[in-house]
Amino acid sequence: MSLITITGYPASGKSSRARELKAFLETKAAGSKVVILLSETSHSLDIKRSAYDNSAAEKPARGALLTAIIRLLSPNTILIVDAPNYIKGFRYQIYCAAREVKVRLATVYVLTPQEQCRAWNKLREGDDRYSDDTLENLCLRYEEPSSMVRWDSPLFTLLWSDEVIPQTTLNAIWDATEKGKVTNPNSGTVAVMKAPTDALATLEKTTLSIMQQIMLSQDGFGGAVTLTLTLPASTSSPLKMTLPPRNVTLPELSRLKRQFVTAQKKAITLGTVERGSVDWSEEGVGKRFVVFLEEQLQR
Ligand SMILES: Nc1ncnc2c1ncn2[C@@H]1O[C@H](COP(=O)(O)OP(=O)(O)OP(=O)(O)O)[C@@H](O)[C@H]1O
Repeated sequence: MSLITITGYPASGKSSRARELKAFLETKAAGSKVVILLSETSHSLDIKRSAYDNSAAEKPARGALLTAIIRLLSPNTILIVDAPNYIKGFRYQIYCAAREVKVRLATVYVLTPQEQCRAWNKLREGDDRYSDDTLENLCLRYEEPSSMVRWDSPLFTLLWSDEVIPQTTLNAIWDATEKGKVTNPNSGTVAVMKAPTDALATLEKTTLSIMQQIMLSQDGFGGAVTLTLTLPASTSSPLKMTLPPRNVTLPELSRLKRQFVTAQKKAITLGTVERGSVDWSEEGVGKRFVVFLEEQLQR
């Protein structure tokens, strides 16, 4: 049982490479394994390019994809997941889900220059095409895989300029799916966070405090400003945050706080966050919230 996660920029040629890989793996497996190609429009999924136009539509799409992955993982199967998979955290979720059922993993990075992706996307028609804004946005937000982190490893990079996938790479991918290390689930992924009560309380307290300090700093005139935030516990170091050159409203901040808290809570209750890999201290939560706010408020 193995799972290959394809990732790359929008319209980078992921599906084309995924099909090529599937054909190779099927020949190699010679009937001993079923090779399944899960795309965003197969296996009852209907994820349109427009799902990436905004994060509200994107979230359920990712959820549906993850559910389909989990459903399709089975013995004697090589599952190829052909989707953008551009968020590090999402690839990590796939890794955790696969590890639960002791699957061999590999990540295939289709590396194509953005210029080329734009050109290929322009040739598309109708629903098949990403809007220019969405494509640019996705390229900007794309989080490159890294062979240094366990959830992207082993990592195989396919160059757009290669007419076909090099034989050595194909063989290496086959070896990874057949003989690669099977990572056992460990307590980190099996168990829900050890101290969820503490984590939840810290989450609420820290985000609320940051939100209040931002509101108090608003002078009514706008203008980018760097803010020094102090956290409730005196032992935590102050955090720096850059505000956008405009006034930030309370409803906007409340909405972002809610979004952040919901996502973090989910990570705790689903147990998808590996114990020890995330800093649930006040400072850790504060830093993540500041990064999230800076990113969202710049949009
Ligand atoms: N090597 C190539 N040479 C010429 N055209 C290509 C090549 N690879 C992909 N294309 C074209 O680029 C477009 C995008 O390819 P493809 O659908 O494989 O990309 P994708 O990354 O799966 O896209 P999406 O992000 O929308 O899922 C297609 O129209 C395809 O025909």
